[in-house]
This record gives sequence, C-alpha cells and structure tokens, in this order.
Amino acid sequence: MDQDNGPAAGAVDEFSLIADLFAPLTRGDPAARGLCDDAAFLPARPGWDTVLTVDAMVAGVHFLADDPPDLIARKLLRVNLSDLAAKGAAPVGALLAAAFPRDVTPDWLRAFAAGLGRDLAAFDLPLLGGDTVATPGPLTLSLTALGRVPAGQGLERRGARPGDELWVSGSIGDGALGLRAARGQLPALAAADVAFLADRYRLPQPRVALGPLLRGRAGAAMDISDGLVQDLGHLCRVSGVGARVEAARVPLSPPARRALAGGMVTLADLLCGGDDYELLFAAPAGAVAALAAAGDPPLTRIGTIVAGAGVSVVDQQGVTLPLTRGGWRHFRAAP
Ligand SMILES: Nc1ncnc2c1ncn2[C@@H]1O[C@H](COP(=O)(O)OP(=O)(O)OP(=O)(O)O)[C@@H](O)[C@H]1O
Ligand SMILES: Cc1ncc(C[n+]2csc(CCOP(=O)(O)O)c2C)c(N)n1
Ligand SMILES: [Mg+2]
Ligand SMILES: [Mg+2]
Ligand SMILES: [Mg+2]
Repeated sequence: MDQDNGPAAGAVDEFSLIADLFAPLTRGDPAARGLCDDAAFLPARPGWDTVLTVDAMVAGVHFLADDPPDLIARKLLRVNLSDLAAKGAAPVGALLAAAFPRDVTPDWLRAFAAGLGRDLAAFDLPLLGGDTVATPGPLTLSLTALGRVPAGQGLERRGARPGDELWVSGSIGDGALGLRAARGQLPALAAADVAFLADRYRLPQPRVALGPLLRGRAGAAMDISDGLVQDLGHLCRVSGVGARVEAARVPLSPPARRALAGGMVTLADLLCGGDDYELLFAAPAGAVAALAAAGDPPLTRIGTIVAGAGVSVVDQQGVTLPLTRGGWRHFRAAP
C-alpha cells in the first residue's frame, strides 16, 4: 500500500501504469472510455453472438518467472485468442487483470505493456479495461477475450458424430517440448531446434484465421491446451462419442521428430503434454478437404470419431498404445 500522491520520477505506480502504459493500448476504441471509467461499454451488434473466454497465467505454472515480459504478455493474449478461434469467433477486444509482485520494476512493466500493445495491434484489438493489483505471491495474470460470431453459428465441443474425420492444425507437442527447451533440458538437441521449440512454448500461434473458416464445416471444435489426448477426451465425452487416433498421423515438427528419434522425449509426452494452442476438430467426411488442400495453416487428419466412449491411440498395426498419463491437471484436492 502506498498513499502518497504519485510516483517519483522514473517510477511507475498503479495509476501511472494505467494512464501511461495501458491507456494507449485501447487504441482509441471509445468502448474503453480511455481507461478512465468504472467499466467498458461495448455496443451490441444485432445478429451476432458475443463469445467470452478467460484464461489465467501464473509465473512458474504457465510460464517461467524469468521469461521476457513482452512474451509473457503476448502469450497471455494468444492463449485466449486460441479459445475464441476454437469457437469460430473473430476477436473483438480484451480485459486484463494483473497482480504484480511488489518488486516488479518499471522496465519490466514497460516491456510487458509494449508486448501486449504489439500483439493487440497485430490482431487489431483494443484493451477494453481491466484491474491492477499487487500480490505477495508470484506474478498472476488473467485476460478476458471477447469475440463475435454470426448468431447461432459458433462452434461447440459437442457435436462430433461417429464417422467424422478428426483433424488438427499445425504440429503437436512443440509446446511441451519447448518448456524443456526453455529450461535448458534438451542439451543434445541442435541450438536451432532448441530455439524453435522454446519459441513455440513462449509464443503460441492462435489460429485466428482458421477458426471462422471452420464454421459450417466442423461439427465440433476446441483448442488444445492441456494435451491432445485429454482435450480430445473432453470433446468426446460431451459429444457422447469415442475417438481413434492414429499415432503415426499426428503431425510433429521436424525438431520434435528429432527429439523423439533421439530418445529425448516419448510420443506420450508429445500427445499429452499440452501448451499446443492448435485447433482440434471433427468434421464429416470431405467437409474440410478444400481447407486442408489450401495448406495454411497445415491441417492434418489424425483419426476418426467412433461410436462408444474414450480415446484410443493406435500404432500402424492397430495396436493401442498404453498412455500412462492423461494431460495437464492443475490440482486434485484430496479429503
Ligand atoms: N473457475 C471457473 N468458473 C467458471 N467456469 C469455469 C471455471 N474454470 C473453468 N470454467 C469453465 O469450464 C470450461 C472448461 O474450461 P477450461 O479452462 O478447461 O477450458 P480451456 O480454457 O479451453 O482450457 P485451458 O484452460 O487449458 O486453456 C469452460 O466453459 C470454462 O469457462
Ligand atoms: C513453467 C510451466 N510449467 C508447466 C507448464 C505446463 N502447463 C501449465 S498449465 C497447462 C495447461 C494450460 O493451462 P490452463 O489449463 O491453466 O489454461 C500446461 C500444459 C507450463 N506451461 N509452464
Ligand atoms: Mg481455461
Ligand atoms: Mg484456454
Ligand atoms: Mg480451450
């Protein structure tokens, strides 16, 4: 707590942070009211659904405490844009809630705001509002993203049907491997591969262009954050179906392939590790063939939706691979 009248020269306090570093990130959108009001006012758009999503990130849990502040901010925005894309929504804006440790420096805050501003501009979005507090614990961030879809056309996790093709965008497992790369735990891998993977961990690529293109094509969609197998399990459960994934079809990046070939990681680690922020979707036969042929982003058919329940991952002989781990789970409170 600090009850004086403002920060000393060069310092950044709660209110100068909002006025000087965050207000420019509204990018002039009147809905944000210059970050000078109690709330933002977003005009309704008739004929459209507003899509709302929020994901939090905590130092040491979602990112490394010494990760560059600009990349932390950009990842925070991007993981939420990934959820909007998964619903077929176009992003509209963001609200930021931030709890900064008391020893945060002005330079750190400036770099964080610059990173957020860079990606808000890249995705053409305003910062609409937020909240700024201090914490005795680790840096804790939460971003709420707002998006829009034509009314009733948003994609859902339920809606996969037996016989549907199962597809993913991009490559799977780079994020989980990238965390190891960022921690310096892949010394046997070439430096360029380590850099590629660490970048995939620190800076996911939300599939914002792909998401809206899946409307009317995919029957069910989600983004992969906790791991392909676990997240697919959620999609299957709410759809009342099962899935069969052909392990050999799962797209791996060349660096991930090299790590796998070198015994530095198991296939299970890649399929279950999370931090992918790729789209996973089920579509009737042929429905996404033209999109896949366009190739940007790469789309790969990894399996089939089947009647029944549960996810099985099979090898080229059709033998089910034993997966001892599910995916990321934050906690399991025991009595
Ligand atoms: N604390 C909470 N309060 C209300 N709803 C919640 C809470 N936590 C999660 N949910 C809801 O549960 C559903 C699944 O959330 P989850 O966070 O697992 O999905 P996700 O954001 O796609 O995954 P990830 O968090 O791994 O990126 C969503 O509808 C989400 O809004
Ligand atoms: C330092 C560090 N350790 C572990 C992980 C792995 N991890 C943490 S949360 C999560 C799921 C998505 O988050 P949420 O479900 O909260 O949206 C994953 C895969 C990481 N990213 N960074
Ligand atoms: Mg979430
Ligand atoms: Mg999410
Ligand atoms: Mg999601």
